Amino acid sequence: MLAEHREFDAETIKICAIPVEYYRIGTDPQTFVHATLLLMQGRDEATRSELNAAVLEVLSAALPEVGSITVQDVQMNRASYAKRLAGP
Ligand SMILES: O=C(O)C/C(=C\C=C(/O)C(=O)O)C(=O)O
Repeated sequence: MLAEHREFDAETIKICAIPVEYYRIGTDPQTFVHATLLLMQGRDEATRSELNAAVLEVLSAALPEVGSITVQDVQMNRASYAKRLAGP
């Protein structure tokens, strides 16, 4: 979904899932997914809200049994962002 979104260059998207061994949440069922969308700074709040909502929609559709699904965006500083790709 993000790969097709106008806001992104698909080649720059990285996705990971990190399981949490021990946790407790305040609502039942006791299962959760929290997504953090690391975004290069510069997008306005409406765009960030749209992206978070789109991720929430996809996760909700894929994981209907999960008790809590949340999405936050975190803006990265473009000026200090460092990147290295392997290859020629
Ligand atoms: O530097 C870039 O704009 C591309 C990039 C990451 C981009 C995002 O995270 C973004 O669009 O929010 C990269 O890692 O090369």
